[in-house]
Amino acid sequence: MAIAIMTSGGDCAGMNPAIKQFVDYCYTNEVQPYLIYDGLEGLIDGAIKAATYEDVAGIMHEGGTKIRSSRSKRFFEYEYRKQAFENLQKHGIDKIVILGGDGSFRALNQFHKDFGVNFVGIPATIDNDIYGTEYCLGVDTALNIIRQATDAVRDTSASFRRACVIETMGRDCGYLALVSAITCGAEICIIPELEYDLDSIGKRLKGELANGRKYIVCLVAEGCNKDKCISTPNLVRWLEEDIGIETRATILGHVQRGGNPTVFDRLMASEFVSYSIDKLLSDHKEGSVIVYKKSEFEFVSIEHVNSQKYKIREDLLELAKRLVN
Ligand SMILES: Nc1ncnc2c1ncn2[C@@H]1O[C@H](COP(=O)(O)OP(=O)(O)O)[C@@H](O)[C@H]1O
Ligand SMILES: O=P(O)(O)OC[C@H]1O[C@](O)(COP(=O)(O)O)[C@@H](O)[C@@H]1O
Repeated sequence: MAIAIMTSGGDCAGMNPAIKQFVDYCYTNEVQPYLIYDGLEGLIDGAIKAATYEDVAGIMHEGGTKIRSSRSKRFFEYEYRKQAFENLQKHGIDKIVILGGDGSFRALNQFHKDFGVNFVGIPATIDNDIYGTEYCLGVDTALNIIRQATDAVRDTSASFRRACVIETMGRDCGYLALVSAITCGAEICIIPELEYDLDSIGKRLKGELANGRKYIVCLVAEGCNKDKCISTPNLVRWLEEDIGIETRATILGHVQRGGNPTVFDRLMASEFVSYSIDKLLSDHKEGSVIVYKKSEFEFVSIEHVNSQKYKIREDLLELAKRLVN
């Protein structure tokens, strides 16, 4: 029996521990593990290799993905998916573990419909925006990187009596900015999911500045730069012109995607992968996604994951309401 692993879409910390656990767990179960390099592009081009322990030695603590990732236009075309299937056949691989987001799961669902290749999808994206799971691999590491950066920016902002606007990634989802705002003690949190009232925020901040406040920390989600809410440059302008405080912006960007995986992400990687392999070794016939809900793992269909848009938990949003008024 042969199972392959691949990483697809945006990389995240936790992918390397997952790849290591995949190889170790396959060998423990007397299954031949394969590595597909370069995501769906590599699958099309036949970048597939039988994995050895040496391939994954010493990668537990490394961010990113050793087998690399890609976004592929070609995979939308049947002709290239057929080529990809033939590459798998050459190695006798009929099962795949894919780490990625809902786009990657849709891709393998189509592949399963075309050629019957069994797969389990592991939610892996710093955005934490996949419907059906409360947690995606890589989120804890990204949040810790944001926390470290925000703590540092706060130090320098306080030294200059400045405001800082820190922009996080997340595409259209405000999860990273929201949790960071709550856990870093921000004064403002601007995300697409929360209505805000600049007049009321302004009154609150002016009062606090008059009472001796020395800095203002604002967390903004990148999804706000698409007309949904105030963008980073406009928030900087508002703070300087309306609130009267010198302001600097920090756009964290891809720094959030790298770095050593946290203990939590390493553990989640091990669990996600082991249960996925168990599932593929059982009489699993359809493609499915492993999700984490209420501290438990379960398997759901791709249709379920694609049926709705991810929504941030109401109670978390509630915690940040005082940061939008
Ligand atoms: N319906 C589909 N059919 C075939 N391939 C798809 C489909 N949807 C997505 N893909 C492939 O999945 C890749 C990854 O999806 P993307 O949305 O970029 O990342 P993520 O997996 O992080 O959501 C895309 O680049 C594309 O090659
Ligand atoms: O690395 P790129 O192609 O610039 O993409 C940036 C995007 O990827 C992400 O970092 C992760 O997104 P996915 O995991 O869905 O691919 C987003 O937060 C961000 O908007």
